[in-house]
Amino acid sequence: MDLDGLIRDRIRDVVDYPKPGVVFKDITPLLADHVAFAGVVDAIVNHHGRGTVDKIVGIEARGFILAAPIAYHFGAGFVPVRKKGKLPSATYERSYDLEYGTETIEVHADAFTPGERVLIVDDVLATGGTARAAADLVARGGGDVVGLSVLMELSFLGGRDRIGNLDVHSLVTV
Ligand SMILES: O=P(O)(O)OC[C@H]1O[C@H](OP(=O)(O)OP(=O)(O)O)[C@H](O)[C@@H]1O
Ligand SMILES: Nc1ncnc2[nH]cnc12
Repeated sequence: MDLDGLIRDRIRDVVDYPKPGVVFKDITPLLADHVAFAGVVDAIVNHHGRGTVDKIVGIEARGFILAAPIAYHFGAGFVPVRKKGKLPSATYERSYDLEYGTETIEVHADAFTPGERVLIVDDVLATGGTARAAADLVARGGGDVVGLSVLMELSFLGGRDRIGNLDVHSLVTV
């Protein structure tokens, strides 16, 4: 099976979670398969190439799982974007809507030095609210957002249309 087939096979649809009408893309079977997990990390690193990025931003919580090994293999630093109230030092924050609610995320105000090249990593691009907010936070902190890499894009939710000129790379589109 190629990587595209492996990813599709290992992501489980959970109907009506976390609320009626949502089909939740559960990545835990993929993470539990070391071949699929490593294949995803390698594919994102190889798409961009080592040396092209200074910092990887991971978005809590599922984004962390992918972003940390990607940062390690890139030779880049890791910066967490967290749900409100979890980061200990001074932060910038943004609020946004997503498929099943509203949320506020934060980043440490001193997380980036001006002009640092930053790749944002998450598991799913759905409505694009999270990605847009994360990109705004990086820009607010002085970083230069080079793109967004996701495992899966839910194209029917129109996320790409909401995230402006952000360069999006998705391994699988449904
Ligand atoms: O494109 P959007 O509509 O903004 O949705 C995508 C976001 O939704 C999920 O996160 P969630 O807030 O559910 O957090 P979790 O990773 O903690 O489960 C997912 O991990 C993305 O971050
Ligand atoms: N349908 C979905 N499945 C998993 N994560 C999501 N984030 C937003 N919508 C989602």
